Amino acid sequence: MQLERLWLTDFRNYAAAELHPAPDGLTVVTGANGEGKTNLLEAVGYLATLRSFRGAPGEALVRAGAPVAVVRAEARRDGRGLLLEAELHPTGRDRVQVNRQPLKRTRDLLGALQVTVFAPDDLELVKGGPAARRRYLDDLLVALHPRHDATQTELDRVLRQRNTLLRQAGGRATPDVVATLEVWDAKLADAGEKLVTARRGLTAALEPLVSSAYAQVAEAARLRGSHVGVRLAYQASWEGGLAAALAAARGDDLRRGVTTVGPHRDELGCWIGDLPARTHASQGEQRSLALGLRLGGHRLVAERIGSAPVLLLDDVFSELDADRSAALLDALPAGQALLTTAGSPPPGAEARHVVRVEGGKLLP
Ligand SMILES: Nc1ncnc2c1ncn2[C@@H]1O[C@H](COP(=O)(O)OP(=O)(O)OP(=O)(O)O)[C@@H](O)[C@H]1O
Repeated sequence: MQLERLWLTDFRNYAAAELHPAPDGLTVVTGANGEGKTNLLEAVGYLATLRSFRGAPGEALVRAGAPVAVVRAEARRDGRGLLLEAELHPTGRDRVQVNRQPLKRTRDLLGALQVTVFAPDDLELVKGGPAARRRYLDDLLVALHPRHDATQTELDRVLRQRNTLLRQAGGRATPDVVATLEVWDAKLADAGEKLVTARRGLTAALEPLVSSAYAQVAEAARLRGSHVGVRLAYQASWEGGLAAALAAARGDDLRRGVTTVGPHRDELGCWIGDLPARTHASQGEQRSLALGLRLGGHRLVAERIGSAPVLLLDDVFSELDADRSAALLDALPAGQALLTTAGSPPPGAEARHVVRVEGGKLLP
């Protein structure tokens, strides 16, 4: 997969810009803090996932004072040229086109361009709460099968409605409340079972890839026990069927005013050797595992879809010591990568294609 050209109009701090990344290997995007380096990667990420990888709301992506932002890219996939275009409106009514054909639903753009993002806060994948790890799995599922986006959206919608009903019921299981809950529970169980089956399958497929990527990074960083395997396990918040679990938890849910079981409460457990990584691993091990999770996910998507996603490396080297930077550069799969850095490029990346950013402008 290749990004050949990118055009931005009124996106973040870019009034108008055009980027020609190197067709293969690294493009290094340099510039001082706050000049627009991450914004550039965010725009590429937006075309791939229809969201900001920093979790910013859509309206923040439109240049202040502008009515609409446009992100357009020429990409190549399996030898086929694609012209992708997204119009972002602060009201959220985005419009997307592929090869100048408007798509009925914005989500139909998913899968046309694939990216793997490495960001400074990836450490949260290991150190943070379960939500970051669920997001990690769900993003990979959408990259592998874009239809999962619809399942995830449906699940979020049903969950919001169910929680609103639980709050409004004030703990009382009136016949009306019970009848409505039954409708939501059937929908939640249906979407939830689908998602969890997919997450379990993904976890099993990821484990060997994450384990070997971890070993590679940990060994280069000269961590003791780098050969110790990584174990991943999907831990559901219930046992048996989700419909039965929701019925069993109904009294509790009504009392608390919130849905206490379901995929939104599940966890992706990560162990290095026999020890849980979140609570027992050293900072160096946690950083290596975060890189291992990203690299493992990238390799799985590349293997399954038959072409490597474009790598977006946002300021990752500033967080890594020299050994781990070198390990990451070594471990990076062949293919196209865009890397931002406020300092000098990491050793090994200096001589590549370099683009300078200043105040939302790309300098020649
Ligand atoms: N919607 C917007 N309209 C105009 N400017 C914006 C908008 N959103 C962000 N900016 C500006 O973009 C700049 C931040 O850009 P970005 O995050 O890409 O910086 P960076 O070069 O990656 O910096 P750092 O090295 O500090 O991470 C800030 O100056 C911010 O004010």
